[in-house]
Amino acid sequence: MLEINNLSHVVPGKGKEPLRVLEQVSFSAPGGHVLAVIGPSGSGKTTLLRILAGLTEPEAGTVTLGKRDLIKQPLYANQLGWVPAGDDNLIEHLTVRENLTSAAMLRGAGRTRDEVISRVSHVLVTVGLENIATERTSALALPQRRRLKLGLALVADPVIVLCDDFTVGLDVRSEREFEALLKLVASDRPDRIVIHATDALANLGAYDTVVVLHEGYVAFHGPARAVPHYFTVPTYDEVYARLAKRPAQRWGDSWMKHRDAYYAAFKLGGGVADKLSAAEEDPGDEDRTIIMKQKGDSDEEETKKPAETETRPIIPLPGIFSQAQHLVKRRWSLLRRTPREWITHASLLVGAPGVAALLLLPNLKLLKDMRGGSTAPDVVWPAANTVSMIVLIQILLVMFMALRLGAREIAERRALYERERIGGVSPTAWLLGSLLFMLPIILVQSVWMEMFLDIVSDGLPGTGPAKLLLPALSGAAFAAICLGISANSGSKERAHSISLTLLCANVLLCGALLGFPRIMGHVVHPFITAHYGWSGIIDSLEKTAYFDPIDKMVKTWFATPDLAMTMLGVHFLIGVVLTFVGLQRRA
Ligand SMILES: Nc1ncnc2c1ncn2[C@@H]1O[C@H](COP(=O)(O)OP(=O)(O)OP(=O)(O)O)[C@@H](O)[C@H]1O
Repeated sequence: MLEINNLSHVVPGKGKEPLRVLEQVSFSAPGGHVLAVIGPSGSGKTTLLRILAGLTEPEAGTVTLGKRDLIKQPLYANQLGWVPAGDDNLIEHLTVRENLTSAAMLRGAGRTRDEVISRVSHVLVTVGLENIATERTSALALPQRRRLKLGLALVADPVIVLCDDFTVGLDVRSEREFEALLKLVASDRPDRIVIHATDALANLGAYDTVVVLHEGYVAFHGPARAVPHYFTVPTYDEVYARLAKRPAQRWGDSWMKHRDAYYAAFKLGGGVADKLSAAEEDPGDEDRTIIMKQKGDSDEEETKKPAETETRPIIPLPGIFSQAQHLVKRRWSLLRRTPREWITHASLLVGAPGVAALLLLPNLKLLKDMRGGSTAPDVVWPAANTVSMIVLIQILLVMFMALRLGAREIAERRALYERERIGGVSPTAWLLGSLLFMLPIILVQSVWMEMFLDIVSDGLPGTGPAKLLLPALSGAAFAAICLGISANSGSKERAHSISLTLLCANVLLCGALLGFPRIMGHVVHPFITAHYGWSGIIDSLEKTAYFDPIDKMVKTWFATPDLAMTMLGVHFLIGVVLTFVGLQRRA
């Protein structure tokens, strides 16, 4: 039995006054029960669901499931089936079955491959998607997407299923089908309780009981067929208009006054919610007085068996590394299936070294003369300038490729992340999964660019470790920073534009600092990722003929390769911490 007692919640209001979202909300629901929480927009339905899910801590009140206090000890992720509002949390490029299999693997719903397959097949049948299991999610119609969303919440066999605005936007026929589907879901496990928060009033008869919320107050709780009677309206559709005629608090007070009589008539509280007697208004009560009259309902209904209290073992979640491993595999398969994405990366892989080579080609003779030992100033100076510029361009191009990888990575999938996080996926696993997906791509891009330029120029000056490692580290550091921006941005467009601005700042400051006094550099350098990649490589040329002219041409200071690597490591860590903080943030 789920029992909610005197639940109140306050949020900061627009003015100085705090906004009371829930006021002394109380009701209960036994196992096997399907309950609708209805109310006009802003009445507190989502807030109530979030409290039940352990996502929001209430100001006061208790929520218990059996003997367990869900405020102090929220449900384990695998005991909760959370069906969020919104349709953007599915993985469009996976099939229906793959979406469910991925959710099952991330939640540990099956130790062996066969167990996962069997669990997924059961869910497919339950939600009625077995005939289109191999369809891509992007091809599904809205009602099918909703069924998939419900299926994703069911893979770990949850005891409580919470659906937020599950039927919004559906036609009346589909709505009716979905309410029947929720009943089926509740019957799939004897102790399961399904709660649907909705403002739709069309098919209330499909629910075992209905809680009517109005501006945070419970205005009614009981079987749907008593709703029109209680509110003295001919149809469900007119309930909200009726609610609006009195202040919410009066509806709340009125319900408190009559609740016990109604519960006695409905046999609520004992776990049975199907016996209804007519209720009539007492003209003597200004608010509303209900006189309960028992109708001759059948004994069969009255003695409906309380739901069983079977409890099944909780499925343990997989460890962070198994989750991260699955996320990386999934991300690679999504990359393969998204032509726009892999074509972009492939084009950059080919195009970026080509752009750098364009600068190099007209100056190849100078580099050849330097290798031949020329010391003529009209060779040494332009050759040194070419090397300095080519290193800078190489670093900036690697950073641009890192930006393409990191900036949208989390912001674009935020809704998916939120759903999976509530389903027990650890933020650390998402962080690791994102990094392990991006870093090999950056490594390949930067090493390939270096090799390509070496081949074109017959060997650029500099030592291998600095030449190979510093561009890769610059890319990794900037990718992590962009990932941090992505995790903290409200949209992918915003994340991309902030990251692009940061890259432009790197370009401008790098260029400007070449001519600025050194003291200025000491203030600004710590913020410029590109500077460390560039200056670490230039410093590694100290023993070559290129170094002196570069040192004289630019007024800035060079970090040693070791310091450059350390600072790029610090930038990488800052990006990782930013990402972690962003992933901890609740939507
Ligand atoms: N974190 C918050 N900060 C400020 N206001 C909030 C917060 N959470 C909820 N509210 C406010 O509390 C009220 C109830 O919100 P809630 O989302 O629970 O209502 P709802 O019944 O689910 O509405 P809808 O059907 O439109 O989703 C609204 O006025 C909402 O703006």
